[in-house]
Amino acid sequence: MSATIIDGKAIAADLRARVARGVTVFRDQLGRAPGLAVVLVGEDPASAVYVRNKGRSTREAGMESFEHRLPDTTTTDELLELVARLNGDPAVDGILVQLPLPAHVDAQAVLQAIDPDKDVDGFHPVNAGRLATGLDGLVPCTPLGCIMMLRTVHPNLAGLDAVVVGRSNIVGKPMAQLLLRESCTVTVVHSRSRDAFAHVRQADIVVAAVGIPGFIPGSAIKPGATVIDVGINRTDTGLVGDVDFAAAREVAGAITPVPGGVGPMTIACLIRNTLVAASLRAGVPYDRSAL
Ligand SMILES: Nc1nc(=O)c2c([nH]1)NC[C@@H]1CN(c3ccc(C(=O)N[C@@H](CCC(=O)O)C(=O)O)cc3)C=[N+]21
Ligand SMILES: [Mg+2]
Repeated sequence: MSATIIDGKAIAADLRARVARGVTVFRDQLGRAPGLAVVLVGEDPASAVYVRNKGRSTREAGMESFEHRLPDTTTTDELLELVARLNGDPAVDGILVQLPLPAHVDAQAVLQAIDPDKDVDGFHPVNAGRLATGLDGLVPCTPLGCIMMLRTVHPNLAGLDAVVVGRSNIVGKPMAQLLLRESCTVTVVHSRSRDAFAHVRQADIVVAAVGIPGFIPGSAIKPGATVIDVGINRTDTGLVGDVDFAAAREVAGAITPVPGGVGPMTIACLIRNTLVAASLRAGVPYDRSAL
C-alpha cells in the first residue's frame, strides 16, 4: 500500500486564494492594501529565489510588496536603522528579514528589533512567548503550514502521538507548541537523543526538521503514520527532504513530498500572516476559520 501524497502545492494555492479574498475585504474596509517588507542582505542565489517567490505571491494576493536588497557589507547598525524605519511606516504591516544573515551581522539583535506585531515570521521572542502561553500572536510560517497540511488528513489531532525531529527556534520548537495546542502528545527528539528512531517508530505523526538529506529511513516509520517532511536539501540529485521518501511512502499512511510539500505552504502562510498582522494592526477582526 502506497501512502496518500499530501499535495502542499494545491493546499497552498487554496490558502492563497482565500487570503486574496480576505485582502479584497480588507481593501474595501480600510481603503489600502496590506503591505509586506522583505529585507535581503547579500547575493545568495537560493535566498534571491525565495525572495522573488515571496514578492510574486504577495502581489498576486493583492498586497503591496516592498523589497530591500542590501549589499553583504551591510552592518548591524544599518539593518537596525532600516528595521526602525519599517516599524514606523504605516504602509508596512509585515517585516521579514531573510535568513541567514551574513556572519558579521548580529542576527538576534535585528530580529528582536522588529515590532512583534509586524513580525510575520513569528521569530520574535514576544511571539514565541505568546505561542507558548496560548496568547494570540504571529506564528512561524513553516510550522503553521505543517499543521494545515496535517488537518487535511486528521481533522482532529487531539490525542495523537506526535514526534518532532529537530529543536530549532524556527521549526522544531514552535512545531511542538502548535501540536500541543492541538492536544497531541508531543515528543521532541534531536541530535543528542539516545535513540531518536525508537521514538519516531511510536509516532502517529512525524515532523522531520533536521536538515540532513534522507535522515529518516522507512524502517523508522510506523505503518499508517502521517509524515511531514520539512527538509529542503539541495543534493546532486536535486531537492530532497529529511525523509527517505521512496521507502517511507511504502509504509506511511500519508506523506508530504519535497518539493511541493512544506515549501509552498511556508510562502502561503507568510501572506496569510501579513493579512493577519494588517487586520490586527487596523483593529478589524479576521476570520481564523477562513484562513
Ligand atoms: N526570515 C526567513 N523566513 C523564512 O521563511 C525563510 C528564511 N528566512 N530563509 C530561508 C528559508 C527557506 N524558505 C523556503 C520557503 C519556500 C520554499 C519553497 O517554496 N520550496 C519549493 C521548491 C523551491 C525550489 O525549487 O527551490 C518546494 O519545496 O516545493 C523553500 C524554502 C523560507 N525561509
Ligand atoms: Mg538538532
